Amino acid sequence: MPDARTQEIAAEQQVVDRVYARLDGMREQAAALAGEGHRRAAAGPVTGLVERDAMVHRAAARIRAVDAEAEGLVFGRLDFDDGETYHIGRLGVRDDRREPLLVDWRAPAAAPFYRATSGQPLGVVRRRVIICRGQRVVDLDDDVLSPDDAGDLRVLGEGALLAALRRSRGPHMRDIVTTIQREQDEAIRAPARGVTLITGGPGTGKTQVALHRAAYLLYTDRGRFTDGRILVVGPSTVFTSYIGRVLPSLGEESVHLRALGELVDGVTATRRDGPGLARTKGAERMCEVLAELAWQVPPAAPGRLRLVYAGQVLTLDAAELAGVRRRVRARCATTGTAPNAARPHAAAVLLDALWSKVDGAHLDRGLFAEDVGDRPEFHRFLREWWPPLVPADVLAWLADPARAVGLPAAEAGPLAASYRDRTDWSVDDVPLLDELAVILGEPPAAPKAPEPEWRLRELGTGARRVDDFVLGTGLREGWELYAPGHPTPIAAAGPAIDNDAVGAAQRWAEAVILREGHRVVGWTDGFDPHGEEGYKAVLAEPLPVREPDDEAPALEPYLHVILDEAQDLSPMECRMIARRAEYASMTVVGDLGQATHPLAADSWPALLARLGKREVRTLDLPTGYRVPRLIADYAARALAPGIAPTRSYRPGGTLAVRRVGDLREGVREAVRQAPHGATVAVVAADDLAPRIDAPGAAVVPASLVKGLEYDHVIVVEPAGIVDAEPRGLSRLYVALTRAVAGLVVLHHRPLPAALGNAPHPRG
Ligand SMILES: Nc1ncnc2c1ncn2[C@@H]1O[C@H](COP(=O)(O)OP(=O)(O)OP(=O)(O)O)[C@@H](O)[C@H]1O
Repeated sequence: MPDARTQEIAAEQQVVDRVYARLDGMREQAAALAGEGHRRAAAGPVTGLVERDAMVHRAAARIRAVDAEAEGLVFGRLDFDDGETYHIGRLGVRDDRREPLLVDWRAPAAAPFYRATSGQPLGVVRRRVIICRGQRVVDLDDDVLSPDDAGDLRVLGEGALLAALRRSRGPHMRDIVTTIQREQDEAIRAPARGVTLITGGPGTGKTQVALHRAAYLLYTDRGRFTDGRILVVGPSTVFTSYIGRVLPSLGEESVHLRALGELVDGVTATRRDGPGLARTKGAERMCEVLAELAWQVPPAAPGRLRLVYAGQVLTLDAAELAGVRRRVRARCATTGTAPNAARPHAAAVLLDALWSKVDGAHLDRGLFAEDVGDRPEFHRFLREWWPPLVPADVLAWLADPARAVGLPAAEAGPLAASYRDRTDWSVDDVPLLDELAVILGEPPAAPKAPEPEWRLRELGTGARRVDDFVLGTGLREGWELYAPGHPTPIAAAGPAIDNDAVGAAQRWAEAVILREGHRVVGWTDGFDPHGEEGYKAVLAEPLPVREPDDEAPALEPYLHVILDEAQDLSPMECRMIARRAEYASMTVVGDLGQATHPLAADSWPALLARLGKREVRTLDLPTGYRVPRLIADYAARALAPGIAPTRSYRPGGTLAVRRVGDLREGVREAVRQAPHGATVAVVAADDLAPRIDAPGAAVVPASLVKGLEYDHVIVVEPAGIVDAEPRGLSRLYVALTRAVAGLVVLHHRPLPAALGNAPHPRG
């Protein structure tokens, strides 16, 4: 006779089996219907059809691929006091009678899973976490919520949370959809509009919240946010590749995830400059330096212009050409013309200057301009003297310190040295390249090659036109998959239906249709906002497939920008992001205690002002889930004054502080002693890291460790990390808060005073 627990697991297994069977059925049905739809569409008039469950089918296919070996689609169950029960998963699924089989975790109906407590049960009597390996239920974890409980729950789903925290760490961050905590859920589900600021110490789940929030926003307003209209920015490419699997595992792939060093197309910068250069390159003053630079004489420009006209030799020497250049710039300043659009002005002012050299009242100014202005040698000169400028070339001119106009010599020298013998850009250069792109303006486009005749013929036949599709099904069911139990925007508006409700409904319908690979082209044919179904037939066409030789489409602006590790952004980095967030609402995520950039803002309002935004709502995450208490308490010794240490939930952990004679030997020994199978990182000051050889461990320079985590962390020579930069102690704090299980501090020099002040464990 199986025990009660085994029976419960078996019952949940049946539910899980039903979900997967339904998905398989839907997939087959969708494939068949899609084939039929194409046949019908190809055969004649507007009679194609679109399978309404295709969106679920596609999401499920992706999720199954990602999660084949990990936790499955179904992970929760809520039992309510009125006897109702439902299951919660990574996406919504209905059975063939359209009854909900699985509620999407982002649906309003799923919120009690992350919110209900004994104090505020929200009608829930039991919350169950279902722990699966692939399609197999392996364990259950129940919270029974009783209003009679004197105390409230400290965390939600404690058993499942502890199991998640104990689980071994892979090379990539995993989602936390099964164990999101209440305050994290509030931050994830905060409204999209305005600016949401999410703060919290190391390991409080800020990055996780940021990523789950992106998935949530897509769910709530897919019509607006789909197709890369959400941008998530992280500090480094190591970081973005570490977190890169989380959104796909939540079924979302359309979010743009970029490191700061990747925000400018064509550049992937991974290296950071030292603090002195970072201060120079990050300061807003660079805007003026670059604005001056953009109008300077290109290094390869000819030094003089010589022409013969009417038997006279006309010459403009370097000083005269410089005067011409100044006049062109002044003329452009009045019209707001960028250097790359200024060549016609340059030609006109050059002709003026040449004319002033002509000797002879009998000659005609107009004829002179026509003749000289048309000459190939004049055009050649102009092309070399006023060439199209690209940001990368112009920034490299700063290798000559004399070109950094307005910068003190003490800064211009090191700046110039950083561009000499340069083989790659640093992350700190990227905002400068971006700023220059704005200052220089687009280079004039090369004239487009004429369409070859064969292609014109082909286009003329209409062979490439796609037939219109009519969407044959109502969308109300689609809405319910996303927001089960909640009325459609039209139903919610009732008789008071207005343009807002119609707009919301249309956006929703567009989102559903888009998921099906179609784009709405008109609402006139059967769109009936008052109708029983909300919508009837909607005219839609398949999304165009881009031809390889099509021009790249114009970039759409981002509508929501999520900034992780925002505390560290320099003024120039903020300008780069503000340009991308001009039309966007924002989620700003960070921890002032981890601010290490020499120009980091000293408060959140100051940072938001740099971004040109004002804070709307702040949510603080108080509990740490990464760093065990023992390590967190030790790390807090390096925390900047005035910042409260994080309360850590994670139990266990080991800490050892060792003085060693030979650091490199000490590191090898510490790596050998690390637990078998653990991920191990050795963190050292940037100048020391390249000299450390640690087989079996990742050696990470302190400047790149932000946002990352490892089971076992060996911090080498803390005094070296502290001495390397003005905010070295905060850098050390970041390094000390990366460990999930064990921290070893190795030092040869005396420890920094902050660490040494109190007794600490030796090992
Ligand atoms: N609710 C949760 N359930 C399970 N694990 C969690 C939860 N919240 C956070 N974690 C885990 O805690 C660790 C830290 O999370 P995360 O990296 O998001 O924190 P952070 O606040 O961004 O840290 P830092 O500021 O140091 O970069 C991760 O391993 C994450 O998976």
